[in-house]
Amino acid sequence: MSTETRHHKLDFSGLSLEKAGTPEWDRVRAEMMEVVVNEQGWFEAVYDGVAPELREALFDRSLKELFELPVDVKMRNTSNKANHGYIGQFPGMDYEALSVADVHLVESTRSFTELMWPEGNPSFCDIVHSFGSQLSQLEKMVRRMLLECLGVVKYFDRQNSELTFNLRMARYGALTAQEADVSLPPHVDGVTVTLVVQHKVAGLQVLTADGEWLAVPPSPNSYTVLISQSMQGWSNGRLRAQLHRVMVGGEDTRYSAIFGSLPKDDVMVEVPEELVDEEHPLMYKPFNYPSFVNFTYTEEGAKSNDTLKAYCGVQQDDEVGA
Ligand SMILES: O=C(O)CCC(=O)C(=O)O
Ligand SMILES: [Fe+2]
Repeated sequence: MSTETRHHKLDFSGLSLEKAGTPEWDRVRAEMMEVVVNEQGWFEAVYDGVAPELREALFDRSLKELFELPVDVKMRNTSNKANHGYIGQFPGMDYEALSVADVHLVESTRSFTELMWPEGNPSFCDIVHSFGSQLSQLEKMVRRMLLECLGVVKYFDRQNSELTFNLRMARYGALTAQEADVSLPPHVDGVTVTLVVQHKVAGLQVLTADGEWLAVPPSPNSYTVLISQSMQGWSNGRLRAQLHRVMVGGEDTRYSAIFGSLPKDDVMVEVPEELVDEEHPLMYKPFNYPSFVNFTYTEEGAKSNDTLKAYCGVQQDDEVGA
């Protein structure tokens, strides 16, 4: 299979949730079905819902001013979930990230902003919150289509009420400052759906079905959609989390934004009964996202090559006694 056919670009330009059921909508959904249900856990979404000026402002202004803050200030970004607050200061690895929880809500983005800048920083708050809200619209379109593909769109509203959104902002130092060129080792994300936003400097790579790492180049109007583990769990393994990694290749500092939908703290993620049948026996017991994520960062979780299965997998008949 050629690289071209693996790199699917689905065009969401002009689409919105209100267009669900129209021929334009169904065309994109049919492509999604081909790609995600039958082939791989990622695709590129072309989307015009974020103004180019906003995307520029986020990367050229907001991310830069955030990472310029002193480390002790950035470390105020904490979370009850592993990997959801400030991360950085790893020996030999010039990488840092911070996360804005509930980024679609202006009050939460404001509290993050005031944690970083007690005197306030209205433009930071405005840029980050607008960007997060606009990407939440793309995430919802993608997820609605995924549920339609699986024949369980009746769960869409309920799933929306059980999800929130997070924006991680990351900085990868230039290669000269790193000891290794793999800046983020191969992993799957724990969230529901991930949208990776690269800006000018490449680095994201996805593992293809035939075991090759494929570089996903940055593009000013597209977003890399990755199926993540909470979606794999909810869908009873019908959709599979996409393995990916980051390699920085040059002299430039790389900034990226990683937007994700994730189950709210008090939700138990449960497979819909429609997705369980003889051919698809139940694979996962109900799970709670914060407990699952915290498990993945324990010693036991770190050793596992399938943390979702290790945390809440149902033992299949053919595994009994194995
Ligand atoms: O920086 C990127 O392009 C992706 C980062 C990533 O995979 C992550 O933070 O989970
Ligand atoms: Fe990731």
